[in-house]
Amino acid sequence: MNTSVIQSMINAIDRPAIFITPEYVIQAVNQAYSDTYEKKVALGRSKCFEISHQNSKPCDQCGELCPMQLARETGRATSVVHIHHTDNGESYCDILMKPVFDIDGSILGYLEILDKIKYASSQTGVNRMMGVSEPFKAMLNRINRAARSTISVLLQGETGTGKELVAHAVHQASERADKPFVVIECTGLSESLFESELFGHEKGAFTGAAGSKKGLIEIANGGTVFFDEIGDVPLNMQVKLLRLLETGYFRAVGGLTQKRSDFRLVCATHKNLLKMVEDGEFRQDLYYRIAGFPIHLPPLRERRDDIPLLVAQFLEVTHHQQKTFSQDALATLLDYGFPGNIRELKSIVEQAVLMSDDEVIHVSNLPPVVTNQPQQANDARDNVLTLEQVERQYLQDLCSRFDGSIQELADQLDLSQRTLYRKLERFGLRLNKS
Ligand SMILES: Nc1ncnc2c1ncn2[C@@H]1O[C@H](COP(=O)(O)OP(=O)(O)OP(=O)(O)O)[C@@H](O)[C@H]1O
Repeated sequence: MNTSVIQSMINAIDRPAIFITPEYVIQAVNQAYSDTYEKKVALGRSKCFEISHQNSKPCDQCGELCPMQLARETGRATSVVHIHHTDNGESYCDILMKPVFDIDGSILGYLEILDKIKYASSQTGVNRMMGVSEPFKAMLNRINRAARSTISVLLQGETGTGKELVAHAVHQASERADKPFVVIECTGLSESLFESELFGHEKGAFTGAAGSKKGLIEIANGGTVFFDEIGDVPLNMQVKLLRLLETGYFRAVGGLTQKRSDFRLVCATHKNLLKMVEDGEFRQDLYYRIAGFPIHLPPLRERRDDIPLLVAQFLEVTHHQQKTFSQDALATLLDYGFPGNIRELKSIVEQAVLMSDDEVIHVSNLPPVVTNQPQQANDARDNVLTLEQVERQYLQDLCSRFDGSIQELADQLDLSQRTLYRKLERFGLRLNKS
């Protein structure tokens, strides 16, 4: 294949694209690529990682997965998410790397096509999904894959892991981005409310229905419907939901005519739906209808590399960017298990900001749940502490940060001064101040 054929192939791609040799040298580039990067490409000389990462070594030698290595090993197209240095600063890109073969089957080079990810960021200051860790990047890759199709997406993750943000990202990255994104909160919906909320009602359909009202499913036409906590939909309503999902048709409460809505389905749950299917609490047919493309949202304790960035972001959104966490305070956060995940981290940062009296947030400013936490919740089975050990840890922490008298501390603990003394003596502790 000669250079002009390669160049025409690249020019025909509507996204930033380059052709590189197995030695990483860029041989052809399209306009969209040149417009994206600050550093100019010298054809036949510049290497891909010099332009996109401003690195002097390939990505795999700088701690990132190299998509070309993966494509080389498998002989197939591969995609990974990277952070690139673009004209607009650091930006997330989904990279598709395709090997291009000569007629004799030998590798000619690789075609690299980029998709800029607008809904996520590796820098603070923008209102986007934040992260830099590998589990976060793997999640972005799955979001992008799902967004390209209309497949039903099931988001599975603990509370506070960002399921609603991800649902919105799937919508934003899809062709339906300029159409409605409708959230249906499934927890606590009674059967009658469920039907009228979803399908709407006609005038006089029930007492109090003074006028007709469109349902959320109709409002979502052309866009995306996000069913949050789908595992909370009771069995009798699951049948109605399944019928809607299978046919796209529904009838407003008190209405005679059938209506149709074209929507893309995203569901979320923190529950184990397959276990619920086994236990007869969730319909199997509904499960397979909604779980077309599952996306696992990692808990914060499995993506600790994101904590410093998220902390900086939450300081910024609360307008306290001048404050910083001391190294010890950050290390304490990094050790914590975060059962409430990112929502909990946000609240911890907000509390710590309020508790700090100067620009540095210290360990003593962190809420007790962080500093006294016995062990991480996820390995609770292996690391059960005795109540006495927990008491000791708690008192030890109090001794280092409480700045009142022993009588004041005893009062706050609702103990007599004598009992507190006895406990401190038993554990070999003293109040810092005393
Ligand atoms: N990657 C992220 N970057 C920045 N903020 C995030 C990120 N993920 C989640 N958040 C924030 O954390 C909070 C919880 O997110 P969200 O409501 O999407 O979680 P959830 O998994 O849907 O929670 P629940 O299961 O309790 O409904 C929100 O304030 C959201 O903005």
